Amino acid sequence: MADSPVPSFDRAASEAAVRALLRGLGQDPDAPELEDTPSRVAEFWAERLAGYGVDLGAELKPLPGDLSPVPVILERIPFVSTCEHHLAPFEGHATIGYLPGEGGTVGLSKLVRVVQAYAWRLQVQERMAQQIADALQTHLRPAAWGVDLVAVHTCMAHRGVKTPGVPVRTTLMGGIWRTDPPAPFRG
Ligand SMILES: Nc1nc2c(ncn2[C@@H]2O[C@H](COP(=O)(O)OP(=O)(O)OP(=O)(O)O)[C@@H](O)[C@H]2O)c(=O)[nH]1
Ligand SMILES: [Zn+2]
Repeated sequence: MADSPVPSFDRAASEAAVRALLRGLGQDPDAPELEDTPSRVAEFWAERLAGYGVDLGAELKPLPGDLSPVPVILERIPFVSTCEHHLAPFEGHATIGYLPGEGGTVGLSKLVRVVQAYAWRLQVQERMAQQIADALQTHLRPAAWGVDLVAVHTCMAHRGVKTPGVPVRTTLMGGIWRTDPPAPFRG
C-alpha cells in the first residue's frame, strides 16, 4: 500500500489476523477497549518492518570533495530489531565503520541508515551483522570494515529460559582490520 514503507503491506489482512489472534487468546476483539487495537498493531508491524523498503544503493553515494581516506567509525548506534522465531524484539547497539576505499566516504548518517535498514526486518542477529557487512562492502568497496552488534533478546528474557539481560555479541571484520582491528572493535 502506498502509505506504508513496507512493500506489499496488506493492512486489511494484517488487521484481520490481529483480530483472529485476540480471539484465539480468548479475548473479544469487538470489546470497546480493543476497537482500535487491530489497526494499531498492524501499523506497529508496518513500522517495525520498514527496512524491507529501503534502497541503500541510493543512500550510499560518496560525498563530493577531496576527503582524505581516514577511518570512519560510529560507536554504539542504538537499534531495535525483531527475532524471526518468536516475533519478539531484540535491541542493543551497533558499532560499524570502514576505512574508505574505491567507494569513497559517505555521510555519517548513512551508516545509521544501513543499521536501520536491516534492523527493521525479521532477523537473527548473525544475519543482520552479515547483511550490514555485505552492504558496506558492496556500496563502499572499503579497504577495511567492521561490524559489532551487541543486543539483548527478549525471546530469552520474557519466555523460554526467562533469563534477562544477556548481551549477545556478533563481530565481523574485513580487509586490513581483520588482523588488526581498531580500538572500538576490540572492546
Ligand atoms: N543464533 C541465534 N539464535 C537466536 C536468535 N534469536 C533467537 N534465537 C534462538 O533461536 C532458537 C529457536 O529455537 P527453537 O527450539 O526452535 O524455539 P523454542 O522452542 O521457542 O526455543 P527456546 O527459546 O529454547 O524455548 C532459540 O534458541 C532462540 O534463543 C539469533 O539472533 N541468533
Ligand atoms: Zn526469538
